Amino acid sequence: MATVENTKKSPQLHKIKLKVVNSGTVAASDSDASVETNSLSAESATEQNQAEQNQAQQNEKKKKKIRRGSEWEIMEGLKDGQRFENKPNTFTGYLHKKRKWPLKGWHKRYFMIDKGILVYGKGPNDITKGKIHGTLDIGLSVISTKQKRRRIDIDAEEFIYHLKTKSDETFTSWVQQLTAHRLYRQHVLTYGTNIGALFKPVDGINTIPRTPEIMSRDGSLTRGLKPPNGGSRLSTWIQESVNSIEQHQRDASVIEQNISKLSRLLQQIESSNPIVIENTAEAVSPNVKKDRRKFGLKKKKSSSSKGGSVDLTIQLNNAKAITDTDNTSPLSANSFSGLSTSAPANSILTTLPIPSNTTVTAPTPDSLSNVDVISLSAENQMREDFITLAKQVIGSLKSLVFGISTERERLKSALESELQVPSTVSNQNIVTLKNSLNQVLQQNMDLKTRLVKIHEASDLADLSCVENLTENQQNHRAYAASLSYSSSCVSATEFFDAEELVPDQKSTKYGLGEEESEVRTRSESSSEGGSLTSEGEGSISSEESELGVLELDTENCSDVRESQGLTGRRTFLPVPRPVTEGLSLWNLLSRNIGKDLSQISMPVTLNEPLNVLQRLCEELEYSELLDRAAGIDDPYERMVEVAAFAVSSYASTLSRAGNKPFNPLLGETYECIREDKGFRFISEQVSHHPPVGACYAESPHFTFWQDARVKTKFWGKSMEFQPLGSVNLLLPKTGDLYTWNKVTTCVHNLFSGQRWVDQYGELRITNGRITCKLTFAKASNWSSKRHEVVGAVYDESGQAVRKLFGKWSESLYCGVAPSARCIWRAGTLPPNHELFYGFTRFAIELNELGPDSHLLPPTDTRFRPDQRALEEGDLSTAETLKSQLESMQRDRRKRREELNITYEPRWFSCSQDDTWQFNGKYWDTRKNPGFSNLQFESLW
Ligand SMILES: CC(C)CCC[C@@H](C)[C@H]1CC[C@H]2[C@@H]3CC=C4C[C@@H](O)CC[C@]4(C)[C@H]3CC[C@]12C
Repeated sequence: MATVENTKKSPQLHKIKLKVVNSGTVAASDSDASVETNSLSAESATEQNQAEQNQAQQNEKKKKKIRRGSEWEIMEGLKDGQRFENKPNTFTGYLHKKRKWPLKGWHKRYFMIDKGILVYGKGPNDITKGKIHGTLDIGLSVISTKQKRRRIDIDAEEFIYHLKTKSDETFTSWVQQLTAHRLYRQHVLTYGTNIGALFKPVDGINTIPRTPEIMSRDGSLTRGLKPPNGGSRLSTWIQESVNSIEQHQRDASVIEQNISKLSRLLQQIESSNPIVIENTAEAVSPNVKKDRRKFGLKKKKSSSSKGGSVDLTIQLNNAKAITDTDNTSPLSANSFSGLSTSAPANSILTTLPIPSNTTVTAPTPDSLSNVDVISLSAENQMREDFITLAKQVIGSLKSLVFGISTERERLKSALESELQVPSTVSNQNIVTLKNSLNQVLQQNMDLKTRLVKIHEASDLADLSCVENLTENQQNHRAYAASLSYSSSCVSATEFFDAEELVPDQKSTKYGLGEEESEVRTRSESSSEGGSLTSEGEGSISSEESELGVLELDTENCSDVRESQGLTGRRTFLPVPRPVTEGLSLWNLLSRNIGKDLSQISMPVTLNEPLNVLQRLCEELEYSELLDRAAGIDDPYERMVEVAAFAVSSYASTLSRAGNKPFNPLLGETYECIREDKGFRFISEQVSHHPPVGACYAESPHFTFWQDARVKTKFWGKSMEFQPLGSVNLLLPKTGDLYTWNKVTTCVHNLFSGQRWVDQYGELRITNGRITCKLTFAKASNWSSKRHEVVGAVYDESGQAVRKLFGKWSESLYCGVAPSARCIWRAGTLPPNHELFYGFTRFAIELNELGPDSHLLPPTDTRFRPDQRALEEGDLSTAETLKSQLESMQRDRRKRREELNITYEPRWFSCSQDDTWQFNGKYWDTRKNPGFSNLQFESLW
């Protein structure tokens, strides 16, 4: 059941709580999502006191009976020492499956579960023919069920499968079957199938001691599982297992070879002329007829339809060969052995199973006139269908390969950990090594800091406040600073050679004023490595980028100095991220089930030394795109730049899945003045329940504002973050007000393995007339779509006028390959970024206490002591301070409640439409009377 509290400020926001009903039972919203909350990060302090919690638990127990079935329940796994040797029977049936992408609508799909492996296809025939749409290991998945809605959600790391049944009966039987198969599978994964012989129950006790590592707390088996103590016999078993899995692996690579043959064949088909196979209608085999139907081919009505013959292009026969398992298996037999990319089409035919009464003829005009000719469009359709089908085959086979190799790795690591004697010793060695590495890095840092200080002392540049700068100066600085992000503009995966840039053409195209175009031309030649890789018509190649820098070398010495990161801002964090070990997130979350995720106080070791208010500022890393948009007259081109900006805000998330930002305290603020980039930014934590951070940035070219409210869904192994509300951008020059939504961010592998971030959904930008739709594709292991963004700009009539494609982690292009132009490219990550929380260069600068710190209000994040302690690597101080601050925040809240005071944020106010608007007072107050002359409630 959902515990829904309407908040004063945000009536539409529902705070939904996770409740423990019994072990392994989670109550959440009654919506389709598993577990939802409205917190950006599961952090901050526990608000309820112990007594309240006990009371709540009592109430829970009372309500338990009534609510049973309306909550999400997590399916239990094999418990310590538990065994499950009875192999359940194979179970099949139809279920409704939510579409993978974009998760709209339900498909009826046929599922089969056998020995704990669930596969599905369109129907029973698909399964028997091996046309499997997906495979998942139930033993390694987290399964949650909700009886009331007959829902079964399976988090298989790769994908989250949302399933539902038609009737209560089918729900019950599927849950029973899944439970049995899951336990059996976990038993097999833990003890193997031949375990009976190896582990004979002693004294009739049918349990053996198992190490806790084997099973993770979510009941799924962890990767790198540690086997039970079984000595050499166990090792033998694992070794056997590894051997057999390696055999699978070999089989899989044969399959893979066949897949590449298939792909080559496909290419041939795509490029070859159709070969006509003559057949009498009666003589066409039923399979061929079936295939024709399958590919949507219609026989052209002809007078000789009965006695006439049917043309089947080579593609159809190939498709048949692939799909028809009744024939010689196309994948196992050497059916494609005669194939090579250069082989003539005829030779392909001879290798394919063709009905004996089929004759192969060249498509002479004669033969064509005597047969039913498949129309060109049908032929195309057939080709397309064939390609789709072949891709499907490739996809499912690859997933098989993936599944097997994962298993092999897991078992291997089990074996390795068994062989490590004693494993703790080597763990300790790793820790020692890591620590020494950190020390060396630290020394290196110190030296660098000293070097920077020496430079600073000799650098006379007085960086004044942004408002005192002329526009030209700002542009100049923007250009210079962006150089500091430059190292290489060559992306890891180039799409193609982008069109070359002829600088002169651009400024005229956008009709820029003389002054602006002059600045832009200069800026373009920098290439910038990050942010703007190019301007206007094309992208700049790496050679050009180097040239740009070289040119500068002779042109302007101070620019070069700045390009080396000596703008006065730091280029590294004080210390690398401390090595922490043994934190089980699952333990933490499961211990805290029953609370709103925002109320769980997370250990500081999970944090990065930045907070949410600063992360909001990070979205402006590529603000140059907005400056550029503001200078463009063509509204579609302008939209393209805005789209690139919207996409660019996700780039920094790529390397940041490991840690979470600090949750700001209510009233905490963060200002960021970037003279170099030409904007100033202010953000404030305006609400704590639910957590909301509001921000406002301004520059002579744009105004940008948003409030960060995030709905969190916890699926089991992954967590989804759905930012609510919209991002707003005003370009004063043209009066355009752009608004857009944000896509869903998902953090995978929460509890085991490497955490990784994905972005998916549709991002829609509009200025009231023109729209831009960008689709962020969901990643999967075998798809090349990882990080992909595709979309278009539409005019008022809904016609697509610009095509966009790229990757949120890398770049965005406009146009059609190979002549598309690069609009934006992400900057390279600094060296050793993995050791420094995966921070970008821009992120590194955010928490720096600069020379202007005396002008900041005491509420500024930079003064937050726990975050600073973490940044400095002092974990224990950070931990102590963090809990102190959280408890102080609770006290302040209690006091307000006692005195019946409603909290009013200082710099933002909530408007009628429940969005947060900047009241404009921050910068004026900063100037006069200055924050040091004001009273602030002390946050730390
Ligand atoms: C349990 C912990 C350690 C997992 C780590 C969670 C981290 C990676 C999560 C927590 C909150 C998430 C953020 C929530 C909101 C946004 C705003 C959006 O516009 C870009 C992504 C971004 C910035 C998310 C990035 C990933 C994020 C920082």
